[in-house]
Amino acid sequence: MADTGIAIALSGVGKSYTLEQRPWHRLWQQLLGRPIHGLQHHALQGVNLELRRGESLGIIGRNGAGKSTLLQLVCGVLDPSTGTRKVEGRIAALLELGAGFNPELSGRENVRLNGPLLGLSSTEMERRLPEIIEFAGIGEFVDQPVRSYSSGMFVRLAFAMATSVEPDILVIDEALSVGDGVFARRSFDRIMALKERGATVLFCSHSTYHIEALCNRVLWLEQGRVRMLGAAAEVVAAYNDYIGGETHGGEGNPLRTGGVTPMQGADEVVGASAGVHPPPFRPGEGRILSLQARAGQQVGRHLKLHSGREDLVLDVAFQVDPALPAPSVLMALATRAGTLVASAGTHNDGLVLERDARGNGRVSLTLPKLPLLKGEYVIDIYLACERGLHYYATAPSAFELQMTQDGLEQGVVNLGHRWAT
Ligand SMILES: Nc1ncnc2c1ncn2[C@@H]1O[C@H](COP(=O)(O)OP(=O)(O)OP(=O)(O)O)[C@@H](O)[C@H]1O
Repeated sequence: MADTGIAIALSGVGKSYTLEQRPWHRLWQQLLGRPIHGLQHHALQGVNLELRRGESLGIIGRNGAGKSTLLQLVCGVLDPSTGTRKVEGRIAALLELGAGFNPELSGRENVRLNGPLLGLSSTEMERRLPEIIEFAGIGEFVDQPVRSYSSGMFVRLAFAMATSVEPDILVIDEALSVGDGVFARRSFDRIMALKERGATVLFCSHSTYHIEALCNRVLWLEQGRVRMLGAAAEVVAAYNDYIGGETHGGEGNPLRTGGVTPMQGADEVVGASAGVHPPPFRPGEGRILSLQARAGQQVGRHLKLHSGREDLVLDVAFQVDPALPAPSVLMALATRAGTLVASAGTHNDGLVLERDARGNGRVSLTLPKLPLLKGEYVIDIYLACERGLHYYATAPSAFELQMTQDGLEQGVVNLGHRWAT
């Protein structure tokens, strides 16, 4: 094929499944007085897409919209029912890591067996094996049956293998890192390095924050069809509007919920109460040590404030592995119902957080004369990497605010304003 610079081309691609007969189908058939054939479920319909080499495409949509189906079609795990698919180059698929492993075989044997699936000859696979084993960091276990692996070891080996191929195309379903502690950070770094080296990226996530940070274009799927395809900021804004209008507290909230996967950090505040000794600290980790909010005479995590009157100060103490680059701290403020009102991040504001030799640091965020209107609000705090993408620790609803006001203004914020006649 002539070099067109196109990495992925989908034309009229669809995927449908024949549904099983259900009891209500029999009832339906009785009512109709004839059998019903070929009940089809269209997971994906009429998708047209061209992705150039080095482009990053984000895929968003509600549960069941067809995102995973699209990724699987690109990776060749599924074949389209209609349309054509052209994919140029080697793919690293970070989908169901290790799904094809045979539990009775050793890690080494499993990796060898996967060579052809990764497009590697046996000699090439043999050459890469030491690096894969080294990256996975599973030591002697590599010669044990994988059924004896912890889930962490399993995912580490599968990730090391999937990303060992210097892929032209990287397909990521939700998680930007896998495993925990030091491996989570290493896997995140590897994903970023592959992207920076020019891999074409297909990234599906419920976190529109991550999608917007990483992708230049975004595809929005709705009930298996393309609802919108365009510049990331534009599609994300339209999607958030749409989601915000019909649900609360879920996918539409860029930093909240969607951005946090169970793999991305502990969600409790370590040592937040007096007398609690933090557990031992492992390399590659970061944690939130304490959280405190202040406003006027009040100190704590639950404050009652009057709109526009007090400055709200949030204090965050953290600890990160001193070997890591300076972390970032992010906050997301939402209504109790889950609608995001505002967010801020030290990385975004160009602030480099200082840490002492043990990796301890603190930061305070001041929200002057907090102009929120009456109602209840929650603030989430995140301790993240220097790019604000990989979360070391999360503190959902770290702070709760109850706002009161004098006037009759409606909404969530009292916008500074001036009338003139
Ligand atoms: N093997 C299958 N047989 C029948 N229907 C399927 C099959 N796999 C997926 N589907 C259906 O196809 C639709 C799209 O599924 P898909 O997993 O691609 O959605 P998604 O956008 O990735 O959802 P989520 O965000 O929940 O992961 C869903 O309605 C799902 O139930």
